[in-house]
Amino acid sequence: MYFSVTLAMQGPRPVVLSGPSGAGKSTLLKKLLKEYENVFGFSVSHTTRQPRPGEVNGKDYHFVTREDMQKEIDAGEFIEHAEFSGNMYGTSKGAVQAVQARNQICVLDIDIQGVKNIKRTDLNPIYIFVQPPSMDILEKRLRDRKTETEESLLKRLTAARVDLELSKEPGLFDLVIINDDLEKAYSELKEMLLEEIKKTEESRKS
Ligand SMILES: Nc1nc2c(ncn2[C@@H]2O[C@H](COP(=O)(O)OP(=O)(O)O)[C@@H](O)[C@H]2O)c(=O)[nH]1
Ligand SMILES: Nc1ncnc2c1ncn2[C@@H]1O[C@H](COP(=O)(O)OP(=O)(O)O)[C@@H](O)[C@H]1O
Repeated sequence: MYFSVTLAMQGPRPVVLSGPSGAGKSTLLKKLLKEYENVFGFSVSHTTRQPRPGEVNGKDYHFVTREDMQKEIDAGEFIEHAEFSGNMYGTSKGAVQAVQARNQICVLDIDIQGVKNIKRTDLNPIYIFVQPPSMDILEKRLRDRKTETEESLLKRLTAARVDLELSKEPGLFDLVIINDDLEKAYSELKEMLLEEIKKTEESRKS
């Protein structure tokens, strides 16, 4: 069950970034959060997957057991949750509230199932799909990232093919960014968000 989330409609419009694993969502997000430190805030998801070297609990994800996460889901504490590549991922109400309490633009990095479920809430975000230039390049980037086992890499590539098809649904996304040249992709992202950035910066001054 997905309930209408009354925590929305306050402050700036959130932003959802979706796209296949390896498309470059985290890379683009990190650039955005670095350039506009106080303007954007990351919605820290929960996941049952193992942390990668360098990932920080509470910053990149809340790393939890399936049992604990299921308990919180049953208690109604999640806006959405999904199974991806053998692990559970989800956005808690607290994750979004924490960002909105700081009056920042909340950015969510979620898969397509998450996008579909968020559409059933009143969060009203801007939906952006990050697309790799080709499946071959996606595979190369994922392999070069060296975070996956062969098994999880293949699962991600299979999911990517499905996501690329699903992303074609008219009206599902407000913008599709092809992440070929990183600087160009980043410019397109910024351009889409410029109005919200300006509004947030203006409201800071007053
Ligand atoms: N539905 C949903 N998907 C999420 C959430 N957090 C992360 N994801 C998605 O889960 C997928 C796997 O994420 P991750 O394991 O970090 O791998 P990566 O995307 O390859 O870095 C990606 O498509 C993320 O967008 C969440 O809270 N909800
Ligand atoms: N435009 C790009 N050109 C080349 N490599 C890229 C580009 N964007 C991202 N990468 C690299 O591709 C890999 C996957 O990017 P990442 O941001 O982790 O994807 P996601 O968060 O969507 O899974 C990373 O190693 C990243 O450094």
